[in-house]
Amino acid sequence: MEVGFLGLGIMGKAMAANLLKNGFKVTVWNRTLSKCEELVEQGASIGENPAAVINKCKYTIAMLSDPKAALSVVFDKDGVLEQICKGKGYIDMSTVDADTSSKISEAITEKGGLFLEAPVSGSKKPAEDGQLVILAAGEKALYEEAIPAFDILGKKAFFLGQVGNGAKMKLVVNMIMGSMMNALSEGLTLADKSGLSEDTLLDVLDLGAIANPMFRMKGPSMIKSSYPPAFPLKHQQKDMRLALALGDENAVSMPIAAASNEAFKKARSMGLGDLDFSAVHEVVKATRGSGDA
Ligand SMILES: NC(=O)C1=CN([C@@H]2O[C@H](COP(=O)(O)OP(=O)(O)OC[C@H]3O[C@@H](n4cnc5c(N)ncnc54)[C@H](OP(=O)(O)O)[C@@H]3O)[C@@H](O)[C@H]2O)C=CC1
Ligand SMILES: O=CCCC(=O)O
Repeated sequence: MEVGFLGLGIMGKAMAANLLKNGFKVTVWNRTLSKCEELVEQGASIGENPAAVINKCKYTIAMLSDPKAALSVVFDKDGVLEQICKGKGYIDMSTVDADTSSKISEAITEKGGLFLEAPVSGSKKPAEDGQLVILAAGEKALYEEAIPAFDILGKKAFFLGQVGNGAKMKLVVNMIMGSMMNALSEGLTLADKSGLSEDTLLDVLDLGAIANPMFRMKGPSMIKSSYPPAFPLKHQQKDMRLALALGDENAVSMPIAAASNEAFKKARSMGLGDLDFSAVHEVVKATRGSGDA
C-alpha cells in the first residue's frame, strides 16, 4: 500500500520510518526537503510538494508543527487541495485546534476527498517504538482504511466521532500534562531549596499514587538541567494556548493551566522554545526559587 507522509520533524520522521519498516511503501515530503534524505535511505520515495504526494497515494498522513503549518500545507500553492479528490484520503495527525481541523475537513470534503484528524499522545520514543495513542475523529471509512497503519504507529486508536473531537481530546490531555510538568518543576525546586534530595523526591513520587512515566522519564534529566528535545517547548506552549482558547469558548475557568502557560511563554522568551518542554524547569527555578533561604 502506497501512503503519503508530509512533515518529517521529530515525530513524522519516526512514524514514517516505522511504516517503511513494516512493509508500507511511503512517499514523503518535508518543507525542508533535505530532511527527506534519511527516509529515502530507508526506502521512501520523495514527492516534490504536498500536491504531488496526494496525487500518488491513496491516503496521506500529515504531522506538522501547528495550525499555521497545517493550513498552509493544505491551502497554499502546490498544496493538498490541488490533488485531493474522490477515492483519496487525508489524515492530519498534527496537534491543532478544532477550528483548524474543521476548515481542512470542509475543504477536503468539498473536493470529494475523505478527512480524518488523528492527533497522538506519546512522544519521540513511543513514536519510534510504534506505541502512540491515536485520537481519531472524522470520516469513519477512512479510519477503518487506516487501521493497518495505526496498528504500526500506535498501541491503541480511539475513534471519537465528529471532526474536532480528536483535536479537543488532545488539547485537554496536553493541558493536563503541561500543568503537571510545572507542578513537578515546583516540587523539585522546593525540595532543593528546602534542603532535600531531588533524586529522593523522584524515588518517593515513583512509589506513590502519582507515579507516572513522565516524572520517571523527565525528572532525572531536569535535575541535571538537561533538556534534549523530545517534545519541543514551543509546541507545548502552543497546546496550552489552544487549550485555554477551548476553555474560553466553553466558559471553563482554568487558573492552573493559565499559570502554566505563563511559565511556558516565559521560557520561550528566554530562548528555550526548541528545547524539550521540561526546560520550563529553568523558569520555575529562576522565578520561584529565588528566596534568601
Ligand atoms: N514531539 C512530540 O513529542 C509530539 C508532538 N506532537 C505534535 O506533532 C506535531 C509535530 O511535532 P514534532 O515532530 O515534534 O515537531 P517538529 O518541530 O520536530 O517538526 C515540525 C514539522 O512541521 C513542519 N513545518 C513547520 N512549519 C511548516 C510550514 N509552514 N509549512 C510546512 N511545514 C511546516 C516542519 O518542517 P521543517 O523541517 O521544514 O521545519 C517539520 O516537518 C506538532 O503538532 C506537535 O504538537 C504530538 C505528540 C508528541
Ligand atoms: O504532544 C505531545 C505529547 C507528548 C507525550 O504525550 O508524551
